[in-house]
Amino acid sequence: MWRRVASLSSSISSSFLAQTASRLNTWESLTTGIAQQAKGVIAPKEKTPFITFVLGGPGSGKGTQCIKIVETFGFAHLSAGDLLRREIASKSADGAMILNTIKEGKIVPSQVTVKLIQKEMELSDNHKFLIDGFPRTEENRVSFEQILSEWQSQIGVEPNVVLFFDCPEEEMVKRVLNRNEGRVDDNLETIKKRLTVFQALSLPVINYYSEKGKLYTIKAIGTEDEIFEQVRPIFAAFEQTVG
Ligand SMILES: Nc1ncnc2c1ncn2[C@@H]1O[C@H](COP(=O)(O)OP(=O)(O)OP(=O)(O)O)[C@@H](O)[C@H]1O
Ligand SMILES: O=c1ccn([C@@H]2O[C@H](COP(=O)(O)O)[C@@H](O)[C@H]2O)c(=O)[nH]1
Ligand SMILES: [Mg+2]
Repeated sequence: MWRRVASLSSSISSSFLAQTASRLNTWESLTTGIAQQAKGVIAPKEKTPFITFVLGGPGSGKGTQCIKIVETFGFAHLSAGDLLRREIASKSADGAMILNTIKEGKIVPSQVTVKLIQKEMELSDNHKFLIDGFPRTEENRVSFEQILSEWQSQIGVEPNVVLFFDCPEEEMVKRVLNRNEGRVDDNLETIKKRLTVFQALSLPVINYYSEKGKLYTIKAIGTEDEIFEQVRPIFAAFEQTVG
C-alpha cells in the first residue's frame, strides 16, 4: 500500500513523520514501514511514481489499449470512468449525481474524481500508473496537479507521459454503439453530447500537454494489435528508467 507521507499525519506522531520523511526520498509503504520500524529497520521504497494519462474521445480504444499496456509493461490501470461507475454501483452518496452526469455525457466535479483516483493510487502497490480517461477538462488537470504538488519534491506536478488516441468520430461512434457492455451512455444521443464535450473541454487539455512536449499521439485506427505496435515503443523507451 503506497501512502503519501503527508497523509499519515492524523494517525502518526509528527516526530515519527519527520523521522520517516527524512529517511525516505519517495512515497512510503505504510504497512511495510511500520512493521520495519518496529524491528528498527526502515527500508526505503526507492521507486518513484510514473504517471501516464490516457486520453482520447469516447470509443477511441483507451481501455482496450490499457489492458495491453498492463499485460506487457505491468502498469496499474485506473480508469476514471470505471471508478465513477463503481460509485454508482455501490450507491455511494455521490452515486445518483454521477449517474445523471454520465447519462448527460457531462463531466463529474473534479473533487469527486480526483479523490477516487488519489485513493486508488495510495492503495496500490504499483508505482506505474495508467490514468485512463482523465483529466477531461482543464479544471480536472489543475485539480490533479494540486494533488501531485503535495508530492512535488518527489515527482513534480506533471505526468511523465500523456497518450492521445486520435480516432475519427465516425469510427468512435461505430465502436461505442457496438460495445454492448450495458453502459448507460452507449447510445447515440449521449455519444453526440460526449463528442461535443470532448471537443470543447478535453482537446484543450491535450493541446496543453502537446505544448509541454509530453504528448504521444497514436493513430487509433486499424486492428487493436496494429495500434498497440505504436504504443509499445513509447513504454519500451522508458522501461530501463522506470523499472
Ligand atoms: N482497434 C479497434 N478496432 C475495432 N474495435 C475496437 C478497437 N479498439 C477497441 N475497439 C472496441 O471499441 C469499443 C470501445 O473501445 P474502448 O472501450 O477501449 O474505448 P474507450 O476509449 O475506453 O471508450 P470510453 O471513453 O467510452 O470508455 C470496445 O467495444 C472495443 O472492443
Ligand atoms: O474523469 C472523468 C472520467 C469520466 N467521467 C464521466 O464518465 C463517463 C464515462 O467515462 P469513460 O472514460 O468513457 O469510461 C464520461 O462521459 C463522463 O461523463 C467524468 O466525468 N470524469
Ligand atoms: Mg474506456
